[in-house]
Amino acid sequence: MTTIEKLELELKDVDKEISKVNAELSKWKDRQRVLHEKKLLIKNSINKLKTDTLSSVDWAGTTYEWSEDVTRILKDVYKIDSFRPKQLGAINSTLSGQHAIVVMPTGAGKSLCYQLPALVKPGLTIVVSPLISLMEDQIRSLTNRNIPAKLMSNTSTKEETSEALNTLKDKNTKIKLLYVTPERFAKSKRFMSNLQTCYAAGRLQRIAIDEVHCCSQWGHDFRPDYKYLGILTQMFPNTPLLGLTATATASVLTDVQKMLNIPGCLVIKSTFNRPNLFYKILEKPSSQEDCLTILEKLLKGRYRGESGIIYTNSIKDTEDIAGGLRKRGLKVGCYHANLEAGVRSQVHTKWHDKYYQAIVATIAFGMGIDKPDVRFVIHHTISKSMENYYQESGRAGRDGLRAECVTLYRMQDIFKVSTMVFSSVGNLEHLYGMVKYCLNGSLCRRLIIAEHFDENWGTADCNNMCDVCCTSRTNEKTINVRLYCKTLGSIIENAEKQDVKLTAQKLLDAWFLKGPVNLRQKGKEPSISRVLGEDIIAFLLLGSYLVEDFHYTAYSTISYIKNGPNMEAVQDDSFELTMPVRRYTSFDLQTPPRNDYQPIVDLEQIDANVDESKAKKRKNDDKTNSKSKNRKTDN
Ligand SMILES: Nc1ncnc2c1ncn2[C@@H]1O[C@H](COP(=O)(O)OP(=O)(O)OP(=O)(O)O)[C@@H](O)[C@H]1O
Repeated sequence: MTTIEKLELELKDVDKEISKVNAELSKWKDRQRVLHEKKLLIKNSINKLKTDTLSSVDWAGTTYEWSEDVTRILKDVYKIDSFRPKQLGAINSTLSGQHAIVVMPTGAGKSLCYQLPALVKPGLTIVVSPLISLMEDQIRSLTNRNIPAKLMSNTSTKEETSEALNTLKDKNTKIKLLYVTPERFAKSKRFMSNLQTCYAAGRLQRIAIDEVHCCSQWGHDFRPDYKYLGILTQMFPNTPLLGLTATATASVLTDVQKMLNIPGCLVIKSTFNRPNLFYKILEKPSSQEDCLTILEKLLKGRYRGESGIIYTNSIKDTEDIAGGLRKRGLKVGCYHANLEAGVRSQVHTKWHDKYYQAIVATIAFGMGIDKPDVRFVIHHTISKSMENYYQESGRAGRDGLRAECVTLYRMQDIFKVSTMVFSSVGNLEHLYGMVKYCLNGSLCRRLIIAEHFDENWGTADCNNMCDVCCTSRTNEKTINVRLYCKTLGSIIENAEKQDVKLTAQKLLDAWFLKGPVNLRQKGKEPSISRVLGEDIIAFLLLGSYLVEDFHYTAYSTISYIKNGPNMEAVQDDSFELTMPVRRYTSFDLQTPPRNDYQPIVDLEQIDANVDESKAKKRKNDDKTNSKSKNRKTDN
């Protein structure tokens, strides 16, 4: 054997050994991945247990060293007699130095949870807020109450910024709250240096982070600047953080805790049920003129003289609808992101002052709307997720009186929204959650909203305040759609063979023997209405029997329909695919709703009672408070 042959043999042996080692390595890598996943799960469980333990403490006591001051400030400064559910717990926990996240629906009174504590102890509260308009609203309302506060934004003048920065260093400042945008923490060295001075002097009382869900990529409103806030706990370990949000999904909360480095912190969450809101789905006509007629009837009839919002999903739609309604003699404003800030502010004010009955808006009209008497929120186009829908519709009825949330739904709008949102992971799933809510005709609408927030509300919490609960259930019906699904599958296959892609509308046409003959199904026209046909297609999309397939053109994105992974299942004759049929409940467009809203279940009272029963267990029970709550219960 030559030396070369020997070496080649040796090389083969080495190669063999390398592949053995590689196989071992890949086994260990797999094992490592499994262990990392396990570690993460254990960590999450520990954090959840920590949060649960902290949350099971009764924070709503009235015997803290600051309790008298808290009550006095509430009455004297805010002229308010009692706290809303969870407010006192949030205030006590942050005054105790706990990191906490407060989750309350819009309008529940989150601002008080950090504004009031700021007045209890000496020092400064920093409030991080994402929008200048929000900060300005807050400063206005604080100034009206003679509470010294300042804001620092990129529109502040040099002098204003300098003054605000000095408050951080000035031990004698009267300022109690300083509002800043999140990018300050990353982009202004002077701000950070002054903040460190403030902390070193023991004056950095608390950092409140409003709209804290903006930290999370899972949230509906992720803002990259919020990621800078992750350093706060390292830099200011003795300063409690207080995050506030109206977004309650478990994944977002866990993500926020992680981002802020406060895993396992206290989470104070009040119920998300809004008992005074009536939820309704209305059939949306295909023509814009017919839509305008519905809106006109609603505004001139059912909501005559009342204030509201009409949400739609494109700037063009806001302009067309506002224009169309004006032609029909209605006073409405138009609001979207392309308008200049001054114009937007004018529109907002005119609506606030009731010159405009309604604002036709994109979701740009969102944060910072503090109008208590919004009697209706109409969705002309569905929202892109249940989360968004809850936020948008939640702008109605902040005064606690009956208000209505009406959504105009038709299948075509799914694709109007999906083509706008599909490119981000998870968005389509979120949109389908919204479609499920619209298609539903047999479950209480609150049940679907509650599912989304990991809450448990029963029909008693609805109190007939949705279109499903308030109609008799005798005509409930389900149908087996297996054969329809099979037919749709074969229409798609046939089109594919001819190299043709079908939109949902074309698929529907081919099913109902309309459109090009070569694309039509071979059997008889289905003996159901076209609207039910649309519902079936949407239902099959939700169940992955059909899937959307997105294609770009030079001007737009088109959603085509393909057979989905579950289409295979319907080939089996014994397979049942049942779909509840949506019922079309009556809804008078022209007569105001009966103003007899009487909550059977007073949720504020339930929260108060829970707090009360916990309070009874406390050693130093505040008897006076307890008596007054009992009196309320007796009523
Ligand atoms: N305990 C209370 N009693 C009566 N009114 C209150 C109470 N707490 C807060 N409010 C009022 O409720 C309204 C809404 O409060 P706030 O703006 O803090 O809500 P929010 O939870 O921050 O809502 P959003 O999520 O929309 O910002 C305000 O007008 C506020 O003065």
